[in-house]
Amino acid sequence: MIRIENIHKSFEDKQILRGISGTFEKGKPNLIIGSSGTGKSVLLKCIVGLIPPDEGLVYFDDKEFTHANRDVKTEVRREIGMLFQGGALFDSKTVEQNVMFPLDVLTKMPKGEKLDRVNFCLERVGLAGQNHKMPSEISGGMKKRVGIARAIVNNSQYLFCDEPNSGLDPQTSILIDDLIMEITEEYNITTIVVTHDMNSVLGIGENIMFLYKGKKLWEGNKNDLMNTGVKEFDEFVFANKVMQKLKHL
Ligand SMILES: Nc1ncnc2c1ncn2[C@@H]1O[C@H](COP(=O)(O)OP(=O)(O)OP(=O)(O)O)[C@@H](O)[C@H]1O
Repeated sequence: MIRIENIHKSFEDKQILRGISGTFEKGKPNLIIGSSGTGKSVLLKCIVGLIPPDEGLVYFDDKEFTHANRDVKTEVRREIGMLFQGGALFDSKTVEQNVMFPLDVLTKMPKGEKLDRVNFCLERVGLAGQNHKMPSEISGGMKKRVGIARAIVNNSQYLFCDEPNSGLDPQTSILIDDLIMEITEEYNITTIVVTHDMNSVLGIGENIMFLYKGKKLWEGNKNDLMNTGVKEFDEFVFANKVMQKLKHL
């Protein structure tokens, strides 16, 4: 579980995050949604410690992270897996080397053990036997799968996904969403997905936080999103033509 309390962040005189609090639960995907430029990625970066918040606290289970000492930060960071926008694979490394990278950097595991773990993760994401392919030889959807395998290879307890569907067709997006959800449930990890994809919201939106101009305006479940009574949320959700039709059924 991850809990945030009153997160504020400004860049120069521009206030981006204005006091966001909330809980991201274990074992089901937690979505941060909202329109472009509303602060979703900045919030994610504040949570993982890539950007220091100006104010506020971030708890990874019982550990406060933002003001923790170096040892605690290192300990928490070892438990974090990240799936970046666009996959962010190393182009000059094979699929196997990409997935093994966190184990090379963070562990002293013997080579054979690392390979077993890599093969286990590749199999889990449906890429068994693709070890020696280069990123340029695989599709966008496969790259995301490699990214997911790399994010979980170190038995991560926390998984962060920034726009995991960017650049994918709708069908592949659903497969990637389903994979993220299955892995989250299966390994009982805390997963946060940043997205503005309504298909993801409808598919895996168990715990949704809606941001608007740096504030949390609504949170809830995909089953509640038809009648939130929040105007800004409706404008975001029903900008989508499919959603407009559903509302009028
Ligand atoms: N390092 C930075 N320095 C200055 N401004 C920044 C920085 N990072 C983000 N911003 C600004 O913060 C605002 C929110 O950006 P953010 O990337 O969080 O939006 P977002 O909701 O994730 O949008 P999108 O869906 O388009 O990715 C934007 O106006 C952006 O220009």
